[in-house]
Amino acid sequence: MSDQTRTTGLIVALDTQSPAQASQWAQDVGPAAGMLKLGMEFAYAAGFQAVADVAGGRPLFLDLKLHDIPNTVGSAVRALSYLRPRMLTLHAGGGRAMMEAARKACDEAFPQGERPLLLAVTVLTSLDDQGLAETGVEDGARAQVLRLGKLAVQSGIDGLVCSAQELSMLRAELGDNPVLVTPGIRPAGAASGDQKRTMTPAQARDAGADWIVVGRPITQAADPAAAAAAIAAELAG
Ligand SMILES: O=C(O)c1cc(=O)[nH]c(=O)n1[C@@H]1O[C@H](COP(=O)(O)O)[C@@H](O)[C@H]1O
Repeated sequence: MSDQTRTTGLIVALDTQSPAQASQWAQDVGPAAGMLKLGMEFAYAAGFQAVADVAGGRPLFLDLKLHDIPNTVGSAVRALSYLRPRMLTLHAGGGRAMMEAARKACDEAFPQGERPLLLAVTVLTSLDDQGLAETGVEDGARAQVLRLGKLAVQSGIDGLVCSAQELSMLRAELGDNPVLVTPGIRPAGAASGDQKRTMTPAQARDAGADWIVVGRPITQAADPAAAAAAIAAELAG
């Protein structure tokens, strides 16, 4: 069912190793992108100063998917605080104490009102039930997303990264508050690539997404600016 009160924003994933390329894409997508996502590939290749440079004061989704012991994750959050991201990811599978440590570090290391939204990745959108079963989780992605989503919220996490296919279940179970962010978005006809649990931008919006994350359908398009504008128009339509 469509949620009339919620607006769904577009986050563009700038997945490249090249600062020049990332900056070009950031410029191409312009205001169609409510937030820019820089993650492991870019940060590992270009460094964190380049992350700050490419974001250039625009809202930054720092997608590092932290997953380690609580002390290490808490320390990493403190170390990253100078970048002032709007959103920061960690894996819900790291458990309650790890997520609580991240939240505590955020509360202590960021100035009042400037802490990022902490987002817990539930089940990667590249996993289907079969791939998940190989990791020992045998009751399917939906059950695991709900289990980890509840744990994350109890642990002081602000929002969840999940596939759009789990949105209506999560809204029914967790209500309006958690910020729900959905990658694995594919406009009709776009190649799914390594993504398994996909939906279109409009479907994700109607199912209750706060944000959709789109990378290759924009960055690998012949005209990234037009591709981003088309997705923004689909969300607004
Ligand atoms: O945390 C994420 O952003 C994320 C979680 C997830 O489950 N699946 C997922 O694809 N992502 C990220 O979302 C982006 C999706 O990119 P495309 O598949 O190219 O649209 C990539 O930058 C991924 O790292």
